Amino acid sequence: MDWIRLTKSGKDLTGLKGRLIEVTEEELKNHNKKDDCWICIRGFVYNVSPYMEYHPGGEDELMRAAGSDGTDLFDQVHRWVNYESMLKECLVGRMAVKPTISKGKPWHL
Ligand code: HEM
Repeated sequence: MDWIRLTKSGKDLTGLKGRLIEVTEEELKNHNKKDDCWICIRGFVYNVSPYMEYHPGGEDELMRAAGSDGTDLFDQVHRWVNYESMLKECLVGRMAVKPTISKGKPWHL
């Protein structure tokens, strides 16, 4: 089966049954194996394990971004690739927004 067909087969490609979750850095890092591989691109997290064997650049290249933010690597190699459409069915969710530490006075003072 080719990749496009697999994405249209109705198979659950994230293992989350279509549910979208907020992903923390910690959680992202945990998914760094070939058969459980999440990659973040521009704030969106994808489960790329089902895509692994279809990636034209090979599994090892894809694994360089495993469990991390692959935006820079992705852009260095192929900015033009339409990953959003290709990996639509692999979307796990968004990165959770990190609480920022205020540098000014605490608001209550
Ligand atoms: C996660 C989403 C990714 C998707 C959907 C994706 C998709 C693709 C596609 C469609 C191609 C063929 C491009 C073409 O022939 O013009 C390709 C090639 C390639 N990709 Fe990816 N890729 C992804 C991530 C990455 C990452 C993170 C890396 C590097 C660390 C990478 C490295 C490569 C390389 C080296 C090639 C071969 C380029 C060549 O030989 O011309 N890819 N990828």
